[in-house]
Amino acid sequence: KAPTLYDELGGQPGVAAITENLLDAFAADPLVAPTFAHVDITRWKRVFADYVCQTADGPCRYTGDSMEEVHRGMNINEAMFNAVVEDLITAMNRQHVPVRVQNRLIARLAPTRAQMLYR
Ligand code: HEM
Repeated sequence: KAPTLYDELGGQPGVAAITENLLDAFAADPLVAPTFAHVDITRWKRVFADYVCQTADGPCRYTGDSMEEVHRGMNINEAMFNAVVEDLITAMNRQHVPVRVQNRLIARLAPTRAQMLYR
């Protein structure tokens, strides 16, 4: 059967590694790090990996709230949103995800942008 986007991201270990790399990139990113200062990181890793897995047609179920609910009160602007996308690209490059596969994941995540900005 044809591989899913989740398979192409490396399945469970691939997405876990991307998630770890993403947190490292956030920590080094002045536009993003302050927003994560008081977040429960262990929980975030699990929930974010589930979200990516489900979005990429993997076997997981994301049981969290809508992107609008989750990001309410953060007052995310365009620069912060773009920084997170750049950090995700950095994280996937470190995991040697092919650019074609990177673009497919970003195309699925980016449409939530309007739900996140200025909430
Ligand atoms: C493509 C863009 C993004 C996606 C797909 C995304 C996805 C997610 C997901 C799935 C969660 C976990 C939900 C939960 O904890 O129940 C989350 C939490 C969070 N996101 Fe985002 N996010 C994006 C952009 C951003 C941006 C731009 C910021 C701010 C710079 C941000 C800051 C946060 C923070 C601080 C949390 C933790 C909330 C908490 O646990 O209280 N996110 N995000």
